[in-house]
Amino acid sequence: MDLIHCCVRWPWKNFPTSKTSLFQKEERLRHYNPLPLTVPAFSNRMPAQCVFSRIEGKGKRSPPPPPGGAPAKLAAASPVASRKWRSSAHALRGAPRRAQTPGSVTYVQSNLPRRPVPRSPRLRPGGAARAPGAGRTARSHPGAATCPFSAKMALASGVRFAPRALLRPWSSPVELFHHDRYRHHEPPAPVHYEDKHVSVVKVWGGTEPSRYFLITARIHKWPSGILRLGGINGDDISEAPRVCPWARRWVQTASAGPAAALSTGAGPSLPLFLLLAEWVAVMKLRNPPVNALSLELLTELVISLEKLENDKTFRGIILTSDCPRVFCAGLDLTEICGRNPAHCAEYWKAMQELWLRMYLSSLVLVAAINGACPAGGCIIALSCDCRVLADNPKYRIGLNETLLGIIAPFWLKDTYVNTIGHRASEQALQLGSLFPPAEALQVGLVDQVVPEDQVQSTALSEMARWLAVPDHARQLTKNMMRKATADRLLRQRDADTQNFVSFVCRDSIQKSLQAYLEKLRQRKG
Ligand SMILES: CC/C=C\CC(=O)SCCNC(=O)CCNC(=O)[C@H](O)C(C)(C)COP(=O)(O)OP(=O)(O)OC[C@H]1O[C@@H](n2cnc3c(N)ncnc32)[C@H](O)[C@@H]1OP(=O)(O)O
Repeated sequence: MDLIHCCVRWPWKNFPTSKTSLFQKEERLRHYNPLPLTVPAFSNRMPAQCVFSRIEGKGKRSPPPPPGGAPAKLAAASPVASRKWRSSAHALRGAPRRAQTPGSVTYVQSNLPRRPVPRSPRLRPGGAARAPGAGRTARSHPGAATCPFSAKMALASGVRFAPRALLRPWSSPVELFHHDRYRHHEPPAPVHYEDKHVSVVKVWGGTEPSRYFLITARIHKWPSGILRLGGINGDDISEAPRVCPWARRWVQTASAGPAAALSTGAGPSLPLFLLLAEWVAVMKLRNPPVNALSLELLTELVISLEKLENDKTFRGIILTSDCPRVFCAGLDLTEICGRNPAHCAEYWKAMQELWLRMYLSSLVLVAAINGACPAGGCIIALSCDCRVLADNPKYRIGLNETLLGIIAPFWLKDTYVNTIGHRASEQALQLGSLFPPAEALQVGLVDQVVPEDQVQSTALSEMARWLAVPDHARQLTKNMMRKATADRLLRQRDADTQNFVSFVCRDSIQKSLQAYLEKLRQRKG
């Protein structure tokens, strides 16, 4: 498998953020979450059976629309406002269950294992149920079955159920994405991992045929902190001890406390980390030995990006490599060497798709470049919003296509020009330059060069900087800056594919690519 999603999530994601400082939020988290400090590793169920959390100030209850339509005063003052008012009133009447949200909302979370519970006859198929005789309503949900408090009780008390993700205990994106895949599998053999920062509490899924696993770990530093790590690969469970130290580093960075201001570069402060933890997914490329962009990896990347984009809990992705010393070696040359034109065309379309998706992503993408980053690897990094490169002279970055006897397509050239300017691109593209970190920083190819062990924390700090901007403003600006470049490819996608295929399928180019691959293999020997 090629990708690891590793997401650190805070369980109570619905605490109000507006009007509440992060420190207050942290205090509330401590107050509300009754889980004890230590949990025996691999206990089958968490000690707390069910937790009610009252979340206040989620919005005022909308007044029911008076029967006569928009008030006359409003109509007289502004016809537009009146029209808007009328349409919202209509929406309220049309969908009373959604609109009449109680001012104070109670979400129910349970950390009991799921068990089948017969559906309450009050619950209608499709998910909506009405509280008897009350204006308030609740959403029925399969997850509600896990809660020992019945839907009936909750409805009677005016509870509005949280969406599925909130009802699931410590939900994580991996769990949400791939829930169906591992839900029914037996738990795998226990993995024990414990140190002074983190202890593994439970491992979910992970047995064949599931390709996904999840580790729930407890962060000792934060009494109420639960860490969820997801993974996808064949030898997944044995990875746990490897994954955990990685997570531990994040915890250590975060545990430096609020004094570790962003500007020191020492990593984000604790509350900031908490906040970020809810929003940021870390995606690790894993296609050993060099993360070459095989068709499978390209496809997985596109799918994963799409899923993260659609999951509204995410605002950013940190993209990094799981292979030592290499971020990404670019196109997998074996996908275009000695292959038929149809395969090359399919491959190139996947490459275009990945670039388009990344370049126009509404999420903040930060590349934590922890290894060599030539050609296609550089394309991936360039389509991110920000690049942090590890300071190692062997980790060079750039577009070296000409050295292989091939040419960067126009959209890649445009991306290069947009990043480092016309003259620098002209030189670098023709010479096939691969820049060592200091030069890459100087030319503007990367935004930060930091010691290798600080790449992740710096990427997180950068993410914080980008996420400090309101999403809609940042997204529209990004679109404004990048759309023209992307549109150019969108208009000529087929022609670009044809160009690429007819070019790489030429005998001379095939010979040149073969020779390059051979050189790489011999260099190793
Ligand atoms: C059309 C425009 C768009 C994009 C163009 C491209 O992306 S073309 C691809 C350009 N890529 C490169 O030029 C990178 C070539 N690779 C390297 O320079 C080094 O491999 C690298 C990444 C610096 C890592 O060095 P390291 O010493 O760690 O590994 P090594 O060279 O020994 O390679 C290990 C095995 O991986 C194979 N390999 C390397 N790169 C690729 C690749 N791009 N595609 C396919 N396979 C690759 C290499 O042959 C070794 O194979 P092995 O069978 O183990 O000998």
